Amino acid sequence: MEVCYQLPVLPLDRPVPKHVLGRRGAICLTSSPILFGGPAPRQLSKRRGAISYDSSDQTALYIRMLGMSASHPRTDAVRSEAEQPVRSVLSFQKNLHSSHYSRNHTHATHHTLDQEYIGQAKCLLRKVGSWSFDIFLFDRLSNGKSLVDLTLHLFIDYGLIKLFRLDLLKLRQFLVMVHEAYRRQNPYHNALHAADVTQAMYCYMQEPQLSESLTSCDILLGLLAAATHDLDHPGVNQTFLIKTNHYLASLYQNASVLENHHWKCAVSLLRESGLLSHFPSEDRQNLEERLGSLILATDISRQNEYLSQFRAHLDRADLHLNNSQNRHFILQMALKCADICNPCRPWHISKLWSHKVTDEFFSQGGGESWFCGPPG
Ligand SMILES: Nc1ncnc2c1ncn2[C@@H]1O[C@@H]2COP(=O)(O)O[C@H]2[C@H]1O
Ligand SMILES: [Zn+2]
Repeated sequence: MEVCYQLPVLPLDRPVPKHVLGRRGAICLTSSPILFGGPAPRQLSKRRGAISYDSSDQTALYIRMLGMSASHPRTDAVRSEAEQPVRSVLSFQKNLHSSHYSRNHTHATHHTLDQEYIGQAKCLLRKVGSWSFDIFLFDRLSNGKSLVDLTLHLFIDYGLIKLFRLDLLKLRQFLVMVHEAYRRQNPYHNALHAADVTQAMYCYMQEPQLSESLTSCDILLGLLAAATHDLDHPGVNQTFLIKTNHYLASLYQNASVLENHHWKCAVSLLRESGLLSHFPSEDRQNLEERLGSLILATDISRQNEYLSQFRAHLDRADLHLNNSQNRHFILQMALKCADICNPCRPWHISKLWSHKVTDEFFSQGGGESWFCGPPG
C-alpha cells in the first residue's frame, strides 16, 4: 500500500454514478486532494478489492491507478485524456483489461467500469448511417474497439448472423483478431481507419438503389472487405517496400503487394476463426475469391483502370444491378470510395484524418531523424 499516494492521478470532470462507486475493481476514487501528498489514506491501505473509494463521494475529482509503479511515465494517451475528459474513464478500462482483446476474453465489456460509456456508444450507433458519424468519438466510447463493435452491430442489424447461421462467438472472436491484426502504432493505417471505411461502406450500401438490389451475400462481402482491407498494413507504401527489397514485394512480384497481403491475412483469419467453416467448401472458396477481388481493387496505383472501366460502363449505360458481376463491380467502386472518402467528411473529422495520414507519410520518410542527419 505504500505506493498509493505516489500513483498517477487523472482528473475526472464528471459525477461518478453510484453503480460505479459501488464496484470494486482496480481503481481508487476520491475527491480528497489530501491523498496526493499526505499520508496513505485509511481507505486505501485497508482496501480488500482493487477499488477504493470514499463512499460519501458522489463527485469524485480524482482517479488514481493502483498497481502501476510510481515512476510509470505518463503516456501520450493518458496525457490526451486530460484534454479530452470523455476518455478518462475509458482509459481505466484499458488498464483494467490490459489483455482486453485476448481471444479468450468474450465477456469483458459486461464487467468493466464504464457501462455508461457503452450505453453512449450504443446510442451513437443509432446514427451509424449518417455521413457525419464521428468515428473518433465512437472509438473513444467503445474503448478503442470501434472496428469490433461497429462491424458486429452492422452484422446484427442486417440479420447476417441468422441468415448465414453464423456463430456469434466466432464472429466476435474473428473481429477481435481482425482488430489485433491492424498495427496500432500506424498513425493512419490502423483499426480505426478500417472502422471508418466500414462505416462509409455501410453508408454507400444504404443508398436506395443499392440497398434494393444487394443480396445478403453482397452485404456480407462488402462489410468483410471493408473491415479487413488493410490488415497488417506496415505503415509504408508499396514503392517503399519494393525499394527496400521487402520480402512482401518479392513474394507478390511487386504487384499489388500490400493488397495481396491484406487479402491473404483476411483469408487466414477467416479460416483460423472457423467463422465460415459450416459453409460448403465451394461457397467458401468463392467468397474468399470475391473478397480478394474487392480488396485488390483498393490498390490506388490501379485507380485509372477502375475509373476508365466505370466511365465506359456509364457511357454505355450498361450497369444493371440485377447482374451479379455488375453488382460486384459497384461494390469494388464503393470500397474504393470508402477507402479515400475521409477528405469528404465534415471538416472537424476530415482534418484529423489529414493529420494522421501526413504523420504516416512523415514517418515513412524517416520522421524526425531524417532532419537530424545520419546517427553519429
Ligand atoms: N486525407 C488524405 N490526404 C492525403 N492522402 C490521403 C488522405 N487519405 C488517404 N490518403 C492516401 O490515399 C491512399 C489510398 O490508398 P492507401 O490506403 O494505400 O494510402 C492512402 C493514402 O496514401
Ligand atoms: Zn485503406
